[in-house]
Amino acid sequence: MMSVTSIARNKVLPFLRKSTKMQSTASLSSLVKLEEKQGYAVVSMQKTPVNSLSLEMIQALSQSLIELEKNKCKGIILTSACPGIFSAGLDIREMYQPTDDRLNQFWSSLQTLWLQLYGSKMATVALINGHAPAGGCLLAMCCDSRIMLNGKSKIGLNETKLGIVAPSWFKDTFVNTIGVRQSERALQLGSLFSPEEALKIGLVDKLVPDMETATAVAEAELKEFLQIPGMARYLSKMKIREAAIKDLSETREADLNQFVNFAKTDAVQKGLGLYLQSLAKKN
Ligand SMILES: CC/C=C\CC/C=C/CC(=O)SCCNC(=O)CCNC(=O)[C@H](O)C(C)(C)COP(=O)(O)OP(=O)(O)OC[C@H]1O[C@@H](n2cnc3c(N)ncnc32)[C@H](O)[C@@H]1OP(=O)(O)O
Repeated sequence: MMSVTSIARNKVLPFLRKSTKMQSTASLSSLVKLEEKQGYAVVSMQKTPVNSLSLEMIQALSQSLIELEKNKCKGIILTSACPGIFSAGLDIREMYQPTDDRLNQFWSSLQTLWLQLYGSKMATVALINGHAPAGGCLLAMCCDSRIMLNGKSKIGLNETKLGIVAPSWFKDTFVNTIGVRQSERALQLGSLFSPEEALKIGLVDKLVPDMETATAVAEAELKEFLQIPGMARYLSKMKIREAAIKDLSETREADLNQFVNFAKTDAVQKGLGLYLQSLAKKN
C-alpha cells in the first residue's frame, strides 16, 4: 500500500477525525507530517536529508492533499522539517538508470501532485525555510504565496545546469509567477536566486529573518487569504492557472512519453550520472 503521512498524534486534526480508519489502513509513513493549527494545517516534508521528491515522497504529498481536502481543510502552510532545505527537487536517482515501470509511475505521480496543488481549493502558503531548486521551487510556486527565510539558500529552476529541460507545465508555472521575460532568461541560464533576488523578481512574496518570524508571517499570510470568501478566491486563482492546468490535463500521456523518452537518452543519463557523482564528491 502507498505511503501516506504521519499525523501528530497528540493533536488529531478535527478535519481528519473522520478519516482515522483510512489513515490506519493506509500504512502511514514518516515522509510528511501534518499538524493542526487554528483552522488550517501545517504540512511538513521530512524526508531527510534534503526532501528529494522520490516516488514515495510525491505520493505521500499527494495523499496528504487528498485527505486534507476531503476533510474540509481550508488552508495549508507547506514547509520542511529538514534544516536548511525546503526541497532539493526531484530525486535524481529516480531518473538515473530507472526501470520503465518506476519511471512512468514517478512522472505520472508528479503530474498528479502538480495538478492537485496548483489547482487546490485550499489557500496555500509555502514557507520556504531553505534551498528550493527545481522541483522544490515548483512546489513552492504551486502555492498562493511564498515566504522565504532570508540567508544563504537558493531558489529557482536550475534544470539546464543538469543538462535537462523543465517541461512546459514547470515553465507555465514559472511564467505565471515571474512573467515571460524573467522566465525566459532564468530557464535558459538555470538561475538559482538568493532570497533577496527572488523577492526582487517576484519569485517569493516576503522575506523573514528567522524561523520564529517566519512562522508568524506565514500564519498571518494564510489568514489573509482565508478571510476572502473561498469560492471567489479559488475562482480568481483559476483565472490565472486554468489554462496551464487544462493543458497538462489534456496532454498527460504525451507529456509522460516525452519525459520518459528524454530521460532515457544517453546524453541525459550521462549528465545525471555525473551530477550525482558531483553531489557525492562534495561530501
Ligand atoms: C530527465 C529529466 C528530464 C526532465 C525533468 C525536468 C525536471 C527536473 C526537476 C528537478 O527537480 S531535477 C533535480 C534538481 N535538483 C538539484 O539540482 C539539487 C541538487 N542538490 C543540491 O544542490 C544540494 O544537495 C542542496 C543545495 C539541495 C543541499 O546541499 P547540502 O545540504 O550540502 O546537501 P548535499 O548536497 O550534501 O546532499 C545530501 C545528500 O542528498 C543527496 N541529494 C541532494 N539532492 C538530491 C536530489 N535532487 N536527488 C537525489 N539525491 C539528492 C546528495 O547526493 C547527498 O547524498 P549522500 O548520499 O552523498 O549523502
